[in-house]
Amino acid sequence: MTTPFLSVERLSQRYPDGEGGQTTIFENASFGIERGEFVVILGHSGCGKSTIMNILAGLAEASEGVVIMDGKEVSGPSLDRGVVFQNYSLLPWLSALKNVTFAVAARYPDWSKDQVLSHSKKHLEMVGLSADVFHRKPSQLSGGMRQRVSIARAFSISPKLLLLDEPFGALDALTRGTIQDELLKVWAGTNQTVFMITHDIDEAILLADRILLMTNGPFARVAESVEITIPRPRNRIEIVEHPNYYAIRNHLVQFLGKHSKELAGPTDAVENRPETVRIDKTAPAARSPKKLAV
Ligand SMILES: Nc1ncnc2c1ncn2[C@@H]1O[C@H](COP(=O)(O)OP(=O)(O)OP(=O)(O)O)[C@@H](O)[C@H]1O
Repeated sequence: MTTPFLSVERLSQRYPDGEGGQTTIFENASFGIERGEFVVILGHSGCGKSTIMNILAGLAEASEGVVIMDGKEVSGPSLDRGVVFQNYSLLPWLSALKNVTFAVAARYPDWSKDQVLSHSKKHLEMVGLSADVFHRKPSQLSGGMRQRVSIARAFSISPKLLLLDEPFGALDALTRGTIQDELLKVWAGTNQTVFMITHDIDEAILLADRILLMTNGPFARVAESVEITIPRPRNRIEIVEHPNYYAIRNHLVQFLGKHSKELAGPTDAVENRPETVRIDKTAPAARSPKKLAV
């Protein structure tokens, strides 16, 4: 087996339980992400999704295990990994445009001012922002606009890995839908590798190449890797008509509603790797989910 672009190897996270012992959030988690893949992680609150993301970002250290990205161990934050959080994390004293140029200038220190400016404007336009809002401060923008700026900024520095932590969680359903479509368009034009957390099953199916499913904590595991067997380009309206859509959706609902609890708890395995699940109603003789060991 070849090494994937990003390789999470036997990652464990434990915290003091306040009574002299330790709580194990997850243990020996191993999975890989290929270059250019869009991977979404789903699991109940508290299973450790944000903890995994913070470790991938280099913002937190695992109790055990390593993360290797592009042949190098992840240690500490880097411009190689861009993060978009739910709460936008824009610098409040800078305009929308300056929030982007600031990042672009740091990423490409050799670029001229004009290069930085035109690159930044192009990315703001790509997420549907018009020039009349470029000079507004974050407090003068709507929640949807702020999140567009965050996404533009993240893509503008072409990080090797883009980490999205519930980026649309605070938005109303209509805005959320529009920005999902914009994110898909921007992503399709790049070879960007994305790892995203969401609680929204439909959003996960729309965006992902693969969905990682976590069991409930403590001792949570990434138990399954579900392939999204729906061709791209996708859009929110048409995707529900694809024969695989509800089959995949039902599988995810069953997992989160039932199996995530049944499978919970520690295992004896030295390494917990997800099983690959491929559901394809369009393939001949495919009636039930197929599980393959990876
Ligand atoms: N610094 C810390 N000290 C102790 N416990 C922590 C710490 N950080 C996280 N935890 C615990 O680790 C567990 C996993 O937290 P995490 O935020 O990763 O979960 P999550 O799956 O992202 O949850 P949510 O979906 O609610 O955001 C939780 O039980 C949380 O209380």
